[in-house]
Amino acid sequence: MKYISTRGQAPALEFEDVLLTGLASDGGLYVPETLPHYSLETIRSWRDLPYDQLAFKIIQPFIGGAIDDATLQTMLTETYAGFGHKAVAPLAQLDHNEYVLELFQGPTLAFKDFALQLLGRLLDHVLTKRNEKAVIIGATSGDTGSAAIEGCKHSDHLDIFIMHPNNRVSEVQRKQMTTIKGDNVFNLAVEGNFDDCQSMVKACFADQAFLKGERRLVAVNSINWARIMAQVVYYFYASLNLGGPDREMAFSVPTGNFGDIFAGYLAKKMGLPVKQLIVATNQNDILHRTISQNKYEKLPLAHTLSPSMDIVVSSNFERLLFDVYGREGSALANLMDKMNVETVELDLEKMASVRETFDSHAVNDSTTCDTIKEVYDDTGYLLDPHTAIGVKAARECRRDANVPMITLGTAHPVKFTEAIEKAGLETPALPHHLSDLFEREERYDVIANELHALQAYVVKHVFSE
Ligand SMILES: Cc1ncc(COP(=O)(O)O)c(C=O)c1O
Ligand SMILES: N[C@@H](CCOP(=O)(O)O)C(=O)O
Repeated sequence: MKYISTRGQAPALEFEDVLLTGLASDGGLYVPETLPHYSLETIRSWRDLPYDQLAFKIIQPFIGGAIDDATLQTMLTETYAGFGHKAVAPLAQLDHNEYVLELFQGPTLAFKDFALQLLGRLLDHVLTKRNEKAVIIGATSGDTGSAAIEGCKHSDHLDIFIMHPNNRVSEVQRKQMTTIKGDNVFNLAVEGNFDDCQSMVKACFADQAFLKGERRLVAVNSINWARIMAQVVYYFYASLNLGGPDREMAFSVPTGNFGDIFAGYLAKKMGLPVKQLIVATNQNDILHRTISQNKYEKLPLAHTLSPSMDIVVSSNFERLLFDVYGREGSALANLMDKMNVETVELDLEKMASVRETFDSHAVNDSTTCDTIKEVYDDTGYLLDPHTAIGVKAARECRRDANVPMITLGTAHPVKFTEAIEKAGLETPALPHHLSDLFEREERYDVIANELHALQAYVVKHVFSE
C-alpha cells in the first residue's frame, strides 16, 4: 500500500517509511492512497475473532509485505496479551443501548496503549532489520508520553524524548512517565502548554539538521499513521460485539488531537455501518465551534479537569479535511496555511458533508463533574473526566435511540483524582502493577519553551553516548 501526503508535494511512501517518520516533508500528514473496503459479509465473518486476530485482519493490509504475516500476528498477540482484561476492549453497559468501550485496560491505563504498545514493537522490528537507530521526539498532554515510553523503553534502536507541559499533567500521569527507568528515556517538562510542545515536534520534522544526518526522526504522536491504523480496530471490535455489522452503531469520542475519532471515520469508510460520530470536547472547543458554527477560530488554550484534551490545534483534523476537499493536496495546503493564521469558514457544501457523519458538543468542568457523579449514582460506574465528556456529549447529540451508543472510555479514572474528588467521589486504588508509583524515583528536566533548548538537549544526550 502507498501513502500520500495531505499537502500533495512530498513523495509517496511505503508503510515502512511512513512508520519511520512523522510529518511529511511538505508539512502534511500521510494517509493511505486508497483504503481497503469490506463487504458486510466479510465483516460478519470476523464476528467471533479475539481482539488480536481481528487486529490482524484490519492492520495487515496497511502493512502489506513489510512484515511477514506470522511475525505480525505474533506481535499483535503479544501486544494485547499485556492488557488487563481478557477481552482487551470490554464493553460496560450504562443504560439501554448505552455503552462505554473500556480502552484503558493496557499497561498505562489509557487508549494510547492500543497503538503505542504495538508501535514500539513495529519500530524495533523494522529498525533491527535495517540496522538503524532513531530518535523519537514526542509531545504529550499526559497519556501518549507514558504509553510511548512503555512501548519503546526496551529498544536498543531508539532514544525517546517526551515533552509534557510543566505542571499541567496530573500527578499520576507525570509519575507514570518520569519513573520509567531506561538509559534511552528522557522526560522534559516544558514551560509552556501542549500546543507549544506539539509545535516543537513539528518544527523538528521541518528542520532535522540538528540530527546531523546520523539519526532518523520518528513520531509517536498520532501524526504517525501507524497510531491511527491500530486505533481503527476497536471500532470494528465494539460493533461486532453488539450485533454489527447487521446494525448501525454510534460512537462518542472524547477528542483532542482528532486521532481517535479519525480512526472511527476510517472504520466507516472501510465498510463498518456507523450512524454518527460525536466529537466530544472540553472547554478547548475549537472543533465543536467549527462543526456547529462553521467557525474555525483559535482561542487561547484553557487548563481544564480533563488535561489530556487541553489542545487547540488538532493535528488530525487535516486528514479529514483532505478527504472533504477532494484529496487535493494544493487546495488543502492553502487552507491549512490560512487556518494557521486566521479565522476560517469552510465552504458550505464541505461543511455539510462533515455534518453528515459528525456531531459535536463541548462540556465544561462543572458539567464534567456532574456527569461523573450522576453516572456513578445511577450505575456505580466511575468515569474518568475525559470519558465523562464523551458520555455527556453522547446524551446531548444522539440521533437515534435505537442505535447503540458507544462512548470511547479513553482513560482510567485513577489517573485523574482532581476531577473525581471535585465530583465528590473517592478515587479508587492504583492497580497492582502501579501500586508503588508514588514511591518510585522520578527523573525529568525542565526546559524553556524554545526549539533550540529542545534540540540542544536532544543533541547532548544522543551524541554524547
Ligand atoms: C484520556 C484521553 N482522552 C481523549 C483524548 C483525545 O484523543 P485524540 O487526541 O485522539 O482526539 C486524549 C488525548 O488526546 C486522551 O489522553
Ligand atoms: N492526549 C494526548 C495528546 C497527544 O495526542 P496524540 O494522540 O497525537 O499523541 C496525550 O495524552 O498525550
